[in-house]
Amino acid sequence: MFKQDTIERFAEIETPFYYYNMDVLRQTLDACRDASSQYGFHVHYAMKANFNTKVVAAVQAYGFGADCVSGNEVKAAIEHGFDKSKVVFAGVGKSDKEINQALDADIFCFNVESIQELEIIDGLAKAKGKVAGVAIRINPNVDAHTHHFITTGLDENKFGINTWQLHDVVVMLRKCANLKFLGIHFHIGSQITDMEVYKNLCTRINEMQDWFENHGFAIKILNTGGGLGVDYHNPDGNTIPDFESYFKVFKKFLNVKPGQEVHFELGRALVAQSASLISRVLYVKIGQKKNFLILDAGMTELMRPMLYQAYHVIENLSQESRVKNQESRDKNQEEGDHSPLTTYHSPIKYDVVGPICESTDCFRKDVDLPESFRGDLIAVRTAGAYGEVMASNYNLRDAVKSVYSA
Ligand SMILES: Cc1ncc(COP(=O)(O)O)c(C=O)c1O
Ligand SMILES: N[C@@H](CCCC[NH3+])C(=O)O
Repeated sequence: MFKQDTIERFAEIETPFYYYNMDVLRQTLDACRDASSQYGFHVHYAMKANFNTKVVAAVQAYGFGADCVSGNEVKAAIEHGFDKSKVVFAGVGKSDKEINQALDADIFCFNVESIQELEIIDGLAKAKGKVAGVAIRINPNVDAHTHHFITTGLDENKFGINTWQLHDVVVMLRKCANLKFLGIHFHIGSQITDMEVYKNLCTRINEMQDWFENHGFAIKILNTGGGLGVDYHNPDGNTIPDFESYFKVFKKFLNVKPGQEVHFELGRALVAQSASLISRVLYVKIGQKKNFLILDAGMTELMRPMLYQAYHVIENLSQESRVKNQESRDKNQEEGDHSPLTTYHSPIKYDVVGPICESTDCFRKDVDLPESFRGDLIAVRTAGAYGEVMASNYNLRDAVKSVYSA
């Protein structure tokens, strides 16, 4: 929901752009901090969800750690003021350069995704005379019940180490003098809304930690990863994710032993609802089979719908202004202004598409919208996570801009 003065402000700005509602961002961060801190849980922000400087600065101010997936994310996290003792580094393909960068930065923990990677980190740490903290990312074969493109914790996924390889892991860990084993790490997928999934994950984590302890390895860190979903269908009615219920599942079902820390790596849940992609209608094509709204934003600005068939609410903001104007004209008419009233038809179905030279460049098909016109402002909601960060300059497009509320 946009206030009228915000829409008026948009009218002055060149589109397309991401609009960040910093109040929504702060309310979300407040809710996450309040819900996690009551159990002493440690939250890391998954930088990959959004590394817009102002967004990252707002998150950092809450004292969260950073979950990084590249050497550049590690560097950016530290430059943004994240405490290096709260920086973790996951990734199935960490290059030697990136590992060295993270070793130089003295980060807290590498979440290691293969046995070979353990050996490589050990060698690189030895060359620097350092000891690297490591957690083993285990692929627990837990179904996240999310879109198959964003599920990560099944046997067929490339992420993490499968449970049948854990014997070899402990053999390798015993050999690696420059690694310090800190604990176990999991991440089963993204946009998870079914809390039962996290209950199943807790069961697997409990089994895995017993397994390591039975093999003589003390576990300090239980890192459950991220994945908490948001309501893409109701951004105004359900803006803040249910952090209370989420953390409560782990409090209830995770077997946390004295001295252990529980870590989380949330991305989407912290930032998704804080932004919308704002664009303008360039052209309206009314056809016999289809009507098209052609926007000045496309898959180069927000590729989630094209990549995952992801649903985003789409709104015509100019219509809201037109309705307001009509209401005031109606009122004036009662007072004697007899200018003709504009009539607005019932919703029309449009395929809302972008300008990119790809047939898949479609935000959604058959969207019910009020009759729309060239120049109308269109908002694509819930675009704060995996939106701006996944933008590209395909077709040599301009870099997408960002605009912020106060
Ligand atoms: C290892 C790891 N941790 C955390 C996240 C953050 O996920 P989400 O944005 O769904 O919370 C991801 C991304 O899926 C990830 O790969
Ligand atoms: N980028 C994806 C999710 C992948 C998360 C990172 N492993 C999305 O937009 O939903």
